[in-house]
Amino acid sequence: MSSVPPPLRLGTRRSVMATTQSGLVAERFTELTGRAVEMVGVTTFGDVTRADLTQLGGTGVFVSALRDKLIEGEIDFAVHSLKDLPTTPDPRVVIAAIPPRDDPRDALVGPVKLADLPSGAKIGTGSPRRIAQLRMLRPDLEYVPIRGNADTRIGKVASGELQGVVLAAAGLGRLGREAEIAQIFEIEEMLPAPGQGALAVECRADRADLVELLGVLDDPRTRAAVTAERAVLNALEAGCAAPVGAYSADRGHDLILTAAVVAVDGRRAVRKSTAGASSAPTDLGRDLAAEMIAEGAGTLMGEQAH
Ligand SMILES: NCc1[nH]cc(CCC(=O)O)c1CC(=O)O
Repeated sequence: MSSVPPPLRLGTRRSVMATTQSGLVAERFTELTGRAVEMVGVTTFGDVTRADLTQLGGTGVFVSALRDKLIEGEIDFAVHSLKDLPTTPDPRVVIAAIPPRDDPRDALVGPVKLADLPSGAKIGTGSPRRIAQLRMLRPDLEYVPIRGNADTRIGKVASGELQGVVLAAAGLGRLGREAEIAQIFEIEEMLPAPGQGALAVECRADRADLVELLGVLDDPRTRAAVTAERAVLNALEAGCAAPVGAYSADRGHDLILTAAVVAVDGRRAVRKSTAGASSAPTDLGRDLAAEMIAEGAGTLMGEQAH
């Protein structure tokens, strides 16, 4: 008599975005392996604090509670937005899979496109990367820091308090809010955050069986691209709140990697592109970051460190 293995416990933040993306990963996993998955809700510090994320003085506010539950053995695996994952690895856990990426681009939610907004219009975003690049496109608009989940942010447009908010297209897609998008920015005009639109499936490093099982979800092309992007961030010693954009497109055996550090005033930027083998994404990102630092990227970032 064969016994049915127990469901794997997938820890997830309780936000609609998190439960949606965790649910999609769980569904795909069950489809591929036949293993049942049970969702376990976890509250993270990033969900309860009202502080400005750029002021929290550290990355990973959404991540550590889930990692603690993995270590304590209360959950078997977790799904994170890769963008929220610190680039410094935690030796207790591994990224067992990086599934195929969704749309990496940023989107403007609101009634009209950026170019059609009147001078002085208020745009909500707390991301220095977005503010800096938006200032390059429309220096005459007002950029207002906002926090909260996508619903709260979009609500400020509906109420007329803001004339637009900028969010990741992937998140809006997962929430079924695409209809409210006025404009999706081209990669060339608004370089996304490293890893934007991609997910990371994490489990304990000592669970070799699980690492292998979860590996069915991995997309090597996405993994190579986001590894190059995150290597830039890591080499610049920057976190998710830094004005750093990076995007890597996959061209078969090669990656085309573009990265930028943009001053928050939108007046100066160090932007560079390179191409290299997909088999060595970390080197590609690190080397590009070194070239950027040689062109003053560190100074640009230092100006906004406070
Ligand atoms: N920092 C919050 C966060 N983390 C991931 C996403 C969007 C989804 C993604 O990039 O995968 C968002 C919201 C946003 O930037 O609009």
